[in-house]
Amino acid sequence: MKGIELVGSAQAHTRSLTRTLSHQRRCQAHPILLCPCTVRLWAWLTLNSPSKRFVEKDLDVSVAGRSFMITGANSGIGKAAAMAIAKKGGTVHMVCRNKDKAEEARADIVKESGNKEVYVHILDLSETRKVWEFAEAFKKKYKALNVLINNAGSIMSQRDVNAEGLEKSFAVNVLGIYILTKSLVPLLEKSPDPRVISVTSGGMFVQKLRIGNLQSERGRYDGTMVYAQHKRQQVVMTEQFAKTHTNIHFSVMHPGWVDTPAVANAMPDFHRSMKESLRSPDQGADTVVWLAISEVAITNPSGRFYQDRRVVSTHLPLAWTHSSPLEEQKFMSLLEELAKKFQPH
Ligand SMILES: NC(=O)c1ccc[n+]([C@@H]2O[C@H](COP(=O)([O-])OP(=O)(O)OC[C@H]3O[C@@H](n4cnc5c(N)ncnc54)[C@H](O)[C@@H]3O)[C@@H](O)[C@H]2O)c1
Repeated sequence: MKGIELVGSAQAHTRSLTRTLSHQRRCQAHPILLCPCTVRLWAWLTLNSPSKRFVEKDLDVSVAGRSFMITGANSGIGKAAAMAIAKKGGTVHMVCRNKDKAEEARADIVKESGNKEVYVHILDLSETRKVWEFAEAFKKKYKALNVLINNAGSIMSQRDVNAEGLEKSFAVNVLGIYILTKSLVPLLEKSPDPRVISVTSGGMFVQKLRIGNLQSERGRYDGTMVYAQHKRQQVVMTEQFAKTHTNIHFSVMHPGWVDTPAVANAMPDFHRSMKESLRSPDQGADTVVWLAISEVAITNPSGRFYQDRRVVSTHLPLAWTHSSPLEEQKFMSLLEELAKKFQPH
C-alpha cells in the first residue's frame, strides 16, 4: 500500500477552509471544544498528510503464518486493512455483522490477494452476550491470534438499546471492544509479538472522558457527540490496557477523514462539503496496517495514539479534556463490572 498522498486541490481546500472558518466565527457562543466545527477545522488542517516522510520499506514485510482478526472487515477502512494484510500473506479473520456482505468482501480479498487464508465470522458487536460467546469459542478453536484490530464502529441517530438494556452504540464502540479484547488476551499472550489496534476518531478531541452517563440516558441524545465520547473512551481504554497487559502492544489511531459508507450515512453534510478532500479507504487504513505489521511500530511504547504513523497527543493544545487517573481507573472498573454481568458461565 502506498503512503497517503496529498488529496484534493488547493482551491477546494481554500474554499472549505473559508466555509469552516466562517462557521467557526458563528459558533463563538459555544465553548470552542464542544463545537463540532472545531473538528471540521482540525479535519481540514490534517487532510494533507506528511506521506513524504513515510518509509515504504516499513511495510515491506511478509506476515505469512501470523493471524489477524479485524472487526467490520467487509467495508471501508476494515476491508482495506484486510486486503493489505492478505496481500502480505497473513491469515485474516473477518468479523462482520452481515453474512452476504462479508462473503462478498471475502471473495474480493481472496481474488485480489491470491490468499485463501481469509475466514468470515458472523457477529453483531451490539449483542453483548454474543460477543463473549464468540470470543470464547474462537479461543477454543484457534491456537493463536497475533493481532486484533478493533475497527467496527457505530453512530446512531437516535438512542436505542440492545437486548441487555445497553445503549447500542456504547455496546459496539466500547463494551464490545472491551469484551473482545479482554477475552482474547490469553490467546494473544500465547502468540508471538501480539498487538491490539483500535480505530478511534479525531472526533474524540472534543470530548473529555465522562463516566457518569455511559448509557447516554440523561440529556438530549446527540449521536455524533455520543460517538465522539466513545472514541475518547477507546483512547483511555487503550492506555489502561497497555498498563495491565504489558506483554501485548496496544495502540489506537485516527485514520484521517475517509470516504466510507459510515461517513456518508452518519454525517451527510460533512460528507457533501468535504467529499473532494476525503481520503480513500486505502489511505485511511495505512496507519492501521503499519501498526499491525511493521517492526518499527512496536519500538514505540504501548498504549499510544497515532495519526499518520506518528505518535501524537491525545489532547488539543490548551484543551480541558484531560481526565484524572482516578476517573480512568473508575471507568475501567465500570467496564469490568458491566462485562462480567453478561459473561456466560
Ligand atoms: N471514515 C472516517 O472518516 C473515519 C474517521 C474516524 C474514524 N473512523 C472509524 O473507522 C472505523 C471504520 O469505519 P469506516 O469509516 O470504514 O466505515 P464503514 O461503514 O465502511 O465500516 C464500519 C464497519 O463497522 C461495522 N459495524 C458497525 N456496527 C457493527 C456491529 N454492530 N457489529 C459488527 N460490525 C459492525 C460495519 O458493518 C462496517 O463493516 C470506525 O470505527 C469509525 O468510527 C472513520
